[in-house]
Amino acid sequence: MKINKPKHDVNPDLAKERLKCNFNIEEVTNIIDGGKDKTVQRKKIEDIALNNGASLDEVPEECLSIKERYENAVRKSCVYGNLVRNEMLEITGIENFESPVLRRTADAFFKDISPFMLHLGMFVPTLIGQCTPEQTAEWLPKALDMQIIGAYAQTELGHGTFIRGLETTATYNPEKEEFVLHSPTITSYKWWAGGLGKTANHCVVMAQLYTQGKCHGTHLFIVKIRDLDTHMPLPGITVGEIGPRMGFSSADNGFLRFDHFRIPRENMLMKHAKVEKDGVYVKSAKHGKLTYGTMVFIRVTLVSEMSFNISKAATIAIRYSAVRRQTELRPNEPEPQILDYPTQQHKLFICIATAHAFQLTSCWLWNTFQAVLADMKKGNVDTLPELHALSSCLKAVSTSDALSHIEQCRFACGGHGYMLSSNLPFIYSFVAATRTYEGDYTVLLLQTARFLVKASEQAEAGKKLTQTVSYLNRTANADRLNWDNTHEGIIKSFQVIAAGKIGQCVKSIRDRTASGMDYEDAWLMTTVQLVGAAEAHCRAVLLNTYWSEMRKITEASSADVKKVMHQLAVLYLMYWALEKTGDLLKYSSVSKKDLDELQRRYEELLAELRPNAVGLVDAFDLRDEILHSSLGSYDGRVYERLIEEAHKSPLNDEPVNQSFHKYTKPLMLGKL
Ligand SMILES: CCC/C=C/C(=O)SCCNC(=O)CCNC(=O)[C@H](O)C(C)(C)COP(=O)([O-])OP(=O)([O-])OC[C@H]1O[C@@H](n2cnc3c(N)ncnc32)[C@H](O)[C@@H]1OP(=O)([O-])[O-]
Ligand SMILES: Cc1cc2nc3c(=O)[nH]c(=O)nc-3n(C[C@H](O)[C@H](O)[C@H](O)COP(=O)(O)OP(=O)(O)OC[C@H]3O[C@@H](n4cnc5c(N)ncnc54)[C@H](O)[C@@H]3O)c2cc1C
Repeated sequence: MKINKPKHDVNPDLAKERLKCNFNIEEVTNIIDGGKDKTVQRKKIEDIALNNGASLDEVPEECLSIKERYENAVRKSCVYGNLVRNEMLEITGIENFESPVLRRTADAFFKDISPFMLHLGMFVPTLIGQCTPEQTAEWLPKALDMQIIGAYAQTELGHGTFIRGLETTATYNPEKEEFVLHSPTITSYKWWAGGLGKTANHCVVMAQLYTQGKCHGTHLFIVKIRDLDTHMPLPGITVGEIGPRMGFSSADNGFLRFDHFRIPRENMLMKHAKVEKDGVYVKSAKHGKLTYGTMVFIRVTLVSEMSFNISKAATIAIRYSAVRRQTELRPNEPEPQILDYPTQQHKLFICIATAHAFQLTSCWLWNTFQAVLADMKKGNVDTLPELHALSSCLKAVSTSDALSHIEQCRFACGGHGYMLSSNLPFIYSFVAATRTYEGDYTVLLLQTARFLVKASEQAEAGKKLTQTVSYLNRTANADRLNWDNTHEGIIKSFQVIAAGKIGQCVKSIRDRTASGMDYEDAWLMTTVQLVGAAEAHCRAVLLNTYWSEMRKITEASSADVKKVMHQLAVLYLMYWALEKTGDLLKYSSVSKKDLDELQRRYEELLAELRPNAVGLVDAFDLRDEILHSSLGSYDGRVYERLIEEAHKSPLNDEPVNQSFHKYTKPLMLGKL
């Protein structure tokens, strides 16, 4: 397999690690990509994107001023967008404009984020999911060809979570056959939309629809906000950037205010509901929440995105840990590589396993999503609630886990992990936002909890449940599970924990309503438990899916690959069993002896995986251009790169900074 060709000699410790690897790396790469042909396709696309040097920055992004950083990001976005439009989509097929491969190559261009990200990321998917065929024909080709650049403006200053509380109004005027968009209050300013501040000339807007004097709730509209030639905001539009953030520094997240701004009737996205010329409102959707479709789509794709981000952080931290030596174990012996410390392995090997767990789960979730879309095309929306529950909890837990694992990777790199040149702080701040956007962690788990409480009540009534909650049929009335120290036993125990927690929530709500509370208050009082129950359900789904998909996908693999993939999945099961010891003690008959045995086995497994650690991250096959890391490059020239990066700091441009003469010297001389 053609991998990164190092320009320099590889660090000897890292070179030795590669010799220790006892499985076929290329085979694992193929598994991660979803097949050999997919690996070939990915490499071809990466070559197009990365081999012409267009992604390179003369000055590191982080050393630029806010304006320069944005302008540089737009420059690269245009080069990149042009490559996507003219060359890469030819390979993936235009229908795969959201392919993770394209997303992956984009990372070589931006340490932070492209201001165009939301154009293909949310604007285009909204057009695809919410337009009538006529509207699709009008807008989609222009958007895909980048003749128009769009953003997704839903969140307002006052409301992000509670969509029904959005205040922007779209009032229909039948005489002019127009909607009038208006922001009636300060809290109704649109706020946060990526690319909206300076880049986009169009956006999709969510607003409360009024026609014939009645409000019909939130609907989506496509709105041109800037002149296509001058890029000036149109009269009635106030638009700008919201100011510096923890991350997303080059994405010009924006604000937008409408002052009685008029758009044609045809600009309401009318796939699921429409307003006739005379103002009559007609709803065609069989489900009330289909306008939330883009969010479901993004939540589904975020699980794979989290896998990608953990794999980047793990690659950096593990390569660095193979190069870094610290602390004498015994007098006069060489300092060990920090990767030899079991505590370091405990921090890092779970990251490799989690990247695989999320990758396999994301493929399974994607297939579930496609099946639900196919059902909906036939007019059947029965499978949507389960998809919503599943995508909500998987989005919440995968982003939250990714964040804490990436933080562990940074800890694992000590002081150097704090350097922006390691790239870990960029990865961390990007992933930190994912826990909030597209639905906050707690809020989404509570959505899943709603579904679980209903499912539990149905199981109680003897109804057969759908696949992901079918364990409630088996375990609803189960007392404590007899602990079974097998892999399947661990998965089953997580299902019993989930069933037990859901059952306890139902009981708490019932007890509270029986004592006179109304249902809403009883639900509210139980929300801490409900979040815990939904998380437990999600863990059960993740463990079960990872285990069964791993076994399926490695059926035809070589013995060594099968073994190492199996070890990673077992590590994942054991890690979570040990993390959730309290729950296991509460809901199963597990004994102290069983848990001690599990701990011992976990520690042995870390040692068994140790020789393959570098091989396993090499199998993620992340090119240096994508990793952007002084600590994680393929050649392991960590110290040389740290020094090279330090020299790029603008503070090193001259030997003495002018502030010395202006301030410090007068202070020293008592002349200030
Ligand atoms: C790069 C960065 C990009 C970032 C972009 C962004 O962040 S963009 C901004 C991203 N912003 C966000 O992500 C905002 C997050 N907030 C939300 O998504 C919603 O406000 C909400 C879901 C929290 C509540 O919504 P609500 O008050 O309208 O609903 P409710 O709680 O009253 O439940 C009523 C029923 O509806 C059901 N149902 C709900 N959603 C869906 C769905 N999608 N599908 C199917 N069903 C759904 C629910 O299960 C329940 O069913 P039941 O039990 O009656 O059978
Ligand atoms: C980097 C970034 C990019 C974004 N991009 C976009 C974009 O392109 N387009 C767009 O429209 N939006 C975007 N957003 C907005 C994002 O979707 C919202 O910030 C997100 O949905 C959370 O909503 P909120 O900010 O109103 O948080 P809030 O809902 O105010 O949350 C604050 C706290 O209250 C808690 N809380 C809220 N409601 C409940 C409840 N019912 N029960 C229990 N606890 C609750 C939450 O758990 C949280 O701890 C972006 C946000 C970020 C950070």
